[in-house]
Amino acid sequence: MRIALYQMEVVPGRPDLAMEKVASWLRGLEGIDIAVLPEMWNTSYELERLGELADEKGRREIDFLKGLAQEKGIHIVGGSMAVSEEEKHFNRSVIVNKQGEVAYQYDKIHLVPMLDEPRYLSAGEQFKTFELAGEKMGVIICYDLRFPELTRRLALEGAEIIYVVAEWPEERMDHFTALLKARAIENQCYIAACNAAGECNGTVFGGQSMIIEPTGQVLAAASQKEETIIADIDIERSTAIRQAIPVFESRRPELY
Ligand SMILES: NC(=O)CCC(=O)C(=O)O
Repeated sequence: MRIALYQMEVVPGRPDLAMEKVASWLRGLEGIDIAVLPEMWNTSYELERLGELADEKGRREIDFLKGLAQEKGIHIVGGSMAVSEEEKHFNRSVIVNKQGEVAYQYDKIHLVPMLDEPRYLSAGEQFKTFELAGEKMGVIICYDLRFPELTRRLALEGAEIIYVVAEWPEERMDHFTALLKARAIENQCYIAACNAAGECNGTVFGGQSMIIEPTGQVLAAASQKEETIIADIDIERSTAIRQAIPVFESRRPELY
């Protein structure tokens, strides 16, 4: 299974231009099974303007992703997008399969205080695994990465790949890279982390997207600039590693 991550330079406050960029990126992909976008790719952190920028239930972006998924015959982990719903705003991840159907939607559970999200956004209340290409997977959004309970539960539910879609600022990149590796090692699953590049309202995003295998070894890594990274995922790897280091069998959940 070949995965491509688009470490996109954001186009703050211009969903129309962001969609043009994403369309041209997706149309240029060849031989890819799953394409991944970063967090808030449609608006970036123009939170004060979400009333005018975010579409109701994200229909505009979802229809756009559905069309491209079918046109290219590719599954799309649609990063996350600012969407409106019943006069609230959410940071929502949408997964579209290659048949052009929405396979899963997830609203960010942990809103990040450092970027003022709790002031402008409503938090999600639930999460679970989803299936693409017959495999179980999970997705979390940026600040969620600091809460290992999410990835552990997704792994316990059978997720073989966990996507981390992000707009992680450059000043905390050491946290980003350390936490990504920890989540891969402790859960013995693939982590595919797609960060953004560029800048919004003075916050510079740190890039360094990566695809990490269940041992913690980095299969592909990006610089800080706009870039695409690609890696082949072999789901059997996690089974072999879970047999060699049987963390899940050694757990003592009754004690913690
Ligand atoms: N977009 C985010 O959630 C940023 C998270 C962040 O800056 C951090 O956890 O540090």
